[in-house]
Amino acid sequence: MLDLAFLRHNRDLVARAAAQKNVAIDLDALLALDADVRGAKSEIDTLRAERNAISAGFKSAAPEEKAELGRRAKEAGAKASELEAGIAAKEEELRDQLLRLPNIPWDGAPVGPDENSNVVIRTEGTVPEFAFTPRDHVELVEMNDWADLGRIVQVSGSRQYCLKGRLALLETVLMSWALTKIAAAGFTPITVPALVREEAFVRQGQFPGHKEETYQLPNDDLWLAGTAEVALTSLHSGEILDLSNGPVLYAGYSPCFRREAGSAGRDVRGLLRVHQFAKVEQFVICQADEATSAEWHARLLGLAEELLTDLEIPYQVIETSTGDMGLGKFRMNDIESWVPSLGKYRETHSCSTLHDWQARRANLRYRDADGKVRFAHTLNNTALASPRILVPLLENHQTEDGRVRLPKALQGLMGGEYL
Ligand SMILES: Nc1ncnc2c1ncn2[C@@H]1O[C@H](COS(=O)(=O)NC(=O)[C@@H](N)CO)[C@@H](O)[C@H]1O
Repeated sequence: MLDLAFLRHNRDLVARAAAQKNVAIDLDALLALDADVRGAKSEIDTLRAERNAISAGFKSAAPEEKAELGRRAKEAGAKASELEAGIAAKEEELRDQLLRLPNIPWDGAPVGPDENSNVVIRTEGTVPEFAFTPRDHVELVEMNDWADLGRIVQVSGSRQYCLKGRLALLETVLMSWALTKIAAAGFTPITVPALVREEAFVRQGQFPGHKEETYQLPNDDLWLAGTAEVALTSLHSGEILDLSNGPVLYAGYSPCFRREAGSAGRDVRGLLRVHQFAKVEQFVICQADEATSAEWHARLLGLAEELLTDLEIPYQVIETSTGDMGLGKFRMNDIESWVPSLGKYRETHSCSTLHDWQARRANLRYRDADGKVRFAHTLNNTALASPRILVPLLENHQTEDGRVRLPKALQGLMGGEYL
């Protein structure tokens, strides 16, 4: 959420950000609403002051004036209460509109409507040259009986998966390996629920705009989060954090649920895009300083790249466009991993800087060096998400006879050179 004062003084900057992020919002209507509410509030204050002044002087007033004074005090109080009732609905509407305002993207973001405007900024690792036609991950899984992608459809419907045997073990080993690696980098491992209240989605930024992507459990007034970021953004809501020893660093592990309502027909085969998956999430709450956020953005990205390097998966780093980065982002870098069967890179990680856009919604504050209480900055990044990461992992390391050689980093954990 943006600061109203910022909006009042930077209307054109916000209008440009909205245009660059394809956000339809009527800033003039929002500012008019803001003016109405401020006008009513100052009138209420005047009326309150008048009533208080009358009350203060009531005792010493001449007896014949008391009746008139009492009437005026009562009238002022009634008018103030009437005005207050009148603006309650307007304040609600104003807050809803403020929640839909985009963060201002950084100047280096490619300006464009969607992912086609994203720019590759770095390519790492060597795309494998196969002396045979590489199989796709579904073929590899089926020939090794590493999953049941057929039966499970009748149990759970489409976009679901169940891993079996060594691949089922590999998924749990990968999550534990990623959590341990990120913990070793100073992040506190934390497991959080996917069952979360609606307000947490508003604070994280997914609501009010994208409810259609989220499973709801109406009988319990709960929703299913698509990322640990949702719970982690709200965990410290309302607190005055002590960031004097550095940022709050979480390695959040959780099941993730997504309706993929907007993805009909895309990636329907296999493990790339499913309704329920597991993820280790990097989450940072740091002091409200652009350089500090930029430093942590680089560190988060570096950690994700380290994991991909250990997994010996070729990847490229993307500078995400204004139209693709989403409402709350100041900057987003995706990492895309090479998928041989597709002959292209596919997103496996997403690293974001949000400055205080989330912290203002979640009321995440800290006391700065001058003792001033301020909204913090937040960042988040994928450490590892499964089963999507299994797609490049299996396909890049496959052998002609359909086995999969494990990256060295996993051989000890998996007790052998091959899956
Ligand atoms: N439907 C899905 N199926 C499988 N994996 C998914 C799905 N949606 C997202 N992911 C994985 O989760 C990663 C992060 O998702 S994200 O929406 O891009 N970003 C976030 O959730 C942020 N909190 C950073 O992790 C993706 O890069 C991808 O690897």
